[in-house]
Amino acid sequence: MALNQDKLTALDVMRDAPVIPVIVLHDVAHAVPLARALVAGGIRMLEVTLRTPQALQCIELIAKEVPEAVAGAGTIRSAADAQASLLAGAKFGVSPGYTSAVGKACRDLGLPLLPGVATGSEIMNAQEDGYQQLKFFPAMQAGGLPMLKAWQGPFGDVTFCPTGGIHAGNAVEFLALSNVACVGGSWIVPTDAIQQGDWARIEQLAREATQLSR
Ligand SMILES: O=C(O)C(=O)C[C@H](O)[C@H](O)COP(=O)(O)O
Repeated sequence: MALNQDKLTALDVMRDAPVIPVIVLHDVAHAVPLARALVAGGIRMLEVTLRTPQALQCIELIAKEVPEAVAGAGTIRSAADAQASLLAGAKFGVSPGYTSAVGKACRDLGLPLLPGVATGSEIMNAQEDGYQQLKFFPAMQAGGLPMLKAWQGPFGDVTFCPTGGIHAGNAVEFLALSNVACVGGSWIVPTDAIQQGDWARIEQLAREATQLSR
């Protein structure tokens, strides 16, 4: 599907593929080949976490050199993170939790955001600020499938991207829920494969992830 990266919405990010890879990059040299491998495997919405000092440079490189990919920034914890991510070329953001400061900053910047939530109060805060597409983090640790099922009642208008403890073996159960549009996970971008430059393995893991039914 053709994408206008400058008019992207959080729902576009969630619907593009069943899995959003949660990427941790320690070496800028890995950014472009990793992004190319994921795109070759059919996954183009890429969450590069701001957990390493190299992350922003990696986002910048992916945005410039892999136009078929959509570089996003994960681990957005402040307005400054959102601003820096946008400047680096990120087209969307993902946060591990939610504050109104982050929500408002992303809205002002025009950066689509998937805010992280783990409780009903956090969902209500995010909804008050206009966010209906949310990341459920850490999904397994914070209640997993039963929690998402419980939220279908009071929060039937919210769509979730559960992340944290999801893998090839349990992703389908999450994707089958009516309030789940996609899942997030690091399993398709294993640390050892990145360190070894085993891009073929990552391409294969991505391809398998695109086959997950939802
Ligand atoms: O860094 C962030 O901003 C996060 O929110 C954390 C990640 O989403 C999870 O660490 C992914 O969980 P796993 O797939 O179990 O590895």
